This record gives sequence, C-alpha cells and structure tokens, in this order.
Amino acid sequence: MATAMSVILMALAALLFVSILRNAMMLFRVAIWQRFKVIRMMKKEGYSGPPFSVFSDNLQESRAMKQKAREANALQRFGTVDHDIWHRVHPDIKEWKKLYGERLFYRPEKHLIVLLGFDEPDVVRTMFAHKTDEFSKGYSPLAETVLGKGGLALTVDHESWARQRRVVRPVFYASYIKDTTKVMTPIVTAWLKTLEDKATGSGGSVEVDILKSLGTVVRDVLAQVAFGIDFLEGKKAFEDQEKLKALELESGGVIHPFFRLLPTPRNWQIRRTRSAVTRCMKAIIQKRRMAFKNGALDSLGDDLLGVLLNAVEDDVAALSDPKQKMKKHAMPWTDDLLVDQCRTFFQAGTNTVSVTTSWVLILLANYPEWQERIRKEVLDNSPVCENLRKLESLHMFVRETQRMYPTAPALTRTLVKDGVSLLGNSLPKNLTVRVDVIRLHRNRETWGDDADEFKPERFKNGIAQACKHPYGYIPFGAGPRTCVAQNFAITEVELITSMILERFRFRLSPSYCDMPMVMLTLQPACGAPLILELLKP
Ligand code: HEM
Repeated sequence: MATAMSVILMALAALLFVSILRNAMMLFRVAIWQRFKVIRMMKKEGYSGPPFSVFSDNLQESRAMKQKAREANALQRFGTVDHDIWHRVHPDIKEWKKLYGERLFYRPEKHLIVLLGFDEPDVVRTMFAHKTDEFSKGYSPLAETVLGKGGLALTVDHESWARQRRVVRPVFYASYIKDTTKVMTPIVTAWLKTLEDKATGSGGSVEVDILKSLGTVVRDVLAQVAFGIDFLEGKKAFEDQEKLKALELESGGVIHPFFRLLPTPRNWQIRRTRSAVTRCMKAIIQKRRMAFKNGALDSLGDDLLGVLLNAVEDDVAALSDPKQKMKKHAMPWTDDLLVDQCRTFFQAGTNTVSVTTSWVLILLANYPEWQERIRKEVLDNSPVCENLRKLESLHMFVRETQRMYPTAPALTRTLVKDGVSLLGNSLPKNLTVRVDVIRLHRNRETWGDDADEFKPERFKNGIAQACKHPYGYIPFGAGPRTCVAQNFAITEVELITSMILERFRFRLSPSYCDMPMVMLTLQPACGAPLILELLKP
C-alpha cells in the first residue's frame, strides 16, 4: 500500500516537474529567445533605435518624452485647429528619428518589437492584401483581454476567421443598415432634445463636450442595433469594458500570458473586471435564448446577437451528429466564443464611432462655410434618415476628416516567418511592422502637393479620383480584414452629424485644446467642447 502510494506521489511529482520545465522553456523561448533573435537580425540589417533589451522596453521613455512635450506646451493649441499633427502625436518617434535615423525599430510594449512606420501604399498592399499568409494579426495581451481571443478582430487562423466573418457579414448588409437608421433616429433625437432643453434654459446656447456626451449615444445605438437591449441593460458591461481597457493601457502589456497568473493587485483587478463583463454578457445571451424557448420570440433574431446564437446552435447540432464531421481545426462556435464576439463588437463599435463623429464636428466648427453648405444640403433633404445617400457634401467632408484624422492611426501585422522581404529588406519572424496611417494619408505622391491641406472637395468624384493608389486611403483598413461594419459606422457618423446640423449652429469653445493623441484610437486628448446655438431659439 505504502509502495503504491509512493509510486503515485513520485509520478505526480514527475508530472509537475515536466510541466514546470515545459512552461519555463516556453517562457524562455517566447520572452527571451524570440526577442533576442529579432533584435540581432534587425541590427544585422542595419536598423537601429532607442536602447532596449530582451528584458526592457521603451514604454517609460516614450511616456516621459510625451509628458515633457506636453509640459513645454509643444503639443497643444487652444480654440483653434492645426492640421500639422504628426509631430505632436509622436514627439517620441520624431526625437528618435533625429537621433537614430529613418531605419528605426523600438519596443513600445513588452510583447512587441516594432518596425516603424511605413507610409507607402505598395507596402500596405503587400502586408494587408497580397501576402496575408506572411503578415498576420499579431498577439497582443492588451487586445486579447479587452476584445477576447476568439473574436472576429483577433482570430489568426484563416479558416476560423473566414467562417466567423461569413456569419457576421449579413448583419451589416446595406438592407439591414437601412433598418438600423430607424433604431438610431429616436436615440439621437432623445439625446438632442436634452441638449435643446439645456440650450433653451440658458439663453439659446450650451457648451457640450461632444466626445464625452456621444459616448452614451453610440453605446445605446450599438446595444439596441446589435444586441436588442437598451443602454441601461448593457450599461454595466460597457462600463466594465472601458475600465478593463484603462487598466490594460496603464499596465503597458505583459511579456507572456504566464505573468497574468501572478497574484498581483492589478492582475486581480483585471480578472475581476473581465469576469464581471463576461457575467453581464452571458445574462444578455441567456435572456434572448429564454425568450425564444418560452415562445416570447418566434426566432433567435436577425440582429448580431441573433446570428451569433444561430451559429452556436448549428455547431452544437453538428458536433452531436456523428454524420456531420466538423473540420478538425475550425474553431467551433461555443458560448465562450460568443462572449468574445460580443466583447469585440462592444469595443470596436463604440469608441471608434464617437471619436470619428467628434473629429467631423470639430472640423465643421472650424470651417463655418462648410458647416453652412452641409446644413443647407441636410435641410433640403429632410428627413435625413431616408436621404443620407444624397448628402454629397457631407460624404466628402467625412472622407476628408478620416483622411486627415484617421481614427485608427496605426495598423500593424506581425511576421510569421523569417526572411520576408519588404522594400528590399529581409525581416525576421515575430517582428511587428507598423503602417503609419497619418503619413500614408498625406503621402504627396498619392495625394498631390496639397496633401497637408484640408480640402473635402478632393473627394468630389469619389475616392479613386482623389487618391492615385488603391491602397493609399485606409480609414477602415485594407484587404480581407477591413472593418466589417464600415457602412454601418459611416451611416451612424453621418446621421448623428446631420441631425445636429438640423438643430444647431456650432463653434469651437475657447477652451478647446487642439491636442490629438493616440489612446488606441486617435482622439482629441482633452475632449471636444463645442458651443451649440439653437437654430430656432
Ligand atoms: C468610424 C468608425 C470605425 C472605424 C474608423 C473602424 C476602423 C477599423 C479598422 C481600421 C479595422 C481594421 C483593423 C486591422 O486591419 O487591423 C477594423 C476592423 C474591425 N471593425 Fe471597425 N471601425 C469602425 C467602426 C466599427 C463598428 C461600428 C464596428 C461594429 C459594430 C466595427 C467592428 C470591427 C470588427 C469586428 C473588425 C475586425 C474585422 C476582421 O478582422 O475581420 N468597427 N475597423
């Protein structure tokens, strides 16, 4: 008996030892060896940059440089708009380029080594369209915690991604989007009514931080359009998602998921917040399922949640049917994957829209002649929710805003093998390559000598006439992984903008601080305070 016991104990100890050894080796490979190889190969290719090692990154240095530039007032302007934004958005990179030259690579977070900042459309075509098997979506602990590993935006395996995209795409077809304007209109109307009341109560005008105020509106729209709930039901999930993002941004990423397991206060807080979001989302999912089971609904629905739930049902049926073999490596749809998808859409579909709309409104405030021109167009095409397609000047203005102030200012891909060539250089596996969208959108070869000027009329005859290269304009990304909801997003931006124009004339508040900053998206760092004046007091 005692011998049997000691054999079991020894076997367990051996298993534990092997597992620890395996994890330690994996950690060594991912955290040290892979990084070491990338650094060595990049130096051999003649690249250089601010010093970092396999153990340290450039995050603190970058933050300190930005802080210093802010304190020296080099970044902000008040009550006015200056389109010369690149140097103010990237004071760190500007400085490093001066010190180390154009062939720059650095380590912005622990899990990333990045080669900066291509602005050539040919590079975009190679990375995002022609060689997608060599340039893949990279691993990011930050994105993974916030968006969920299995969601549409982060899935790497092509077959699993393609299947998810096939399922989700019909939700964003033009015919559905037309219906969504009917959901959006009352939400936006109710929000504007509160602003109208405030303006009436204070002599006909009111100052509002549009970026902040829009946050609730776009969340409510997404909650109703995609999940069939109102904002209050999803409020906790939305708030916790934002908290999670802030916690992750503060932490600056981790080298390896193993470090997530350590019992630090931050890890504990991240885990707790993430579980709270999961619980909320599972409750939303369960409520829809129960409504269908009880007969309160005659289907699971054709909104986003409905199509996701149907996909789970189909896979559960296929997995339990021995005749229907699911492909071995395709990721089956489960409730966990469903929660990841909800996380992805909660996150991808809110801040992006409120930030883009805020830039459009800031720029309309800065160009009163465009504001008048577009307002006339809007008033001539009432009701706007049915006539959005006719608003030519508004389309031009939104496109130009997205060119000069791209909400996604950097798009990255990570190399999946060694020796991939890009502009004649041989690059190592695990290196992340970054496209600098701000500079791409102002590349003079593709946009002409007036590339730095704000000129909506350049889009008069469409994007192809404005830009000489099909990959020179990418506010929604490029290639197969472009934004799945871009038509929905543009509809929302344009509907909100035109409904504001119908009711208010607006200008920048003197307190508006013109300081674009990258906080995942390119945002006006101090918000978007506008003074709204009632058109009909
Ligand atoms: C104006 C607002 C928006 C902008 C500027 C924007 C921008 C982008 C960009 C640049 C990408 C490509 C990222 C990459 O290649 O790495 C992307 C992907 C994505 N976006 Fe958007 N987006 C917006 C609104 C939305 C909305 C409203 C939703 C959902 C309701 C959404 C959902 C997604 C998803 C799921 C992906 C991943 C697609 C895939 O990998 O197949 N986005 N978006």
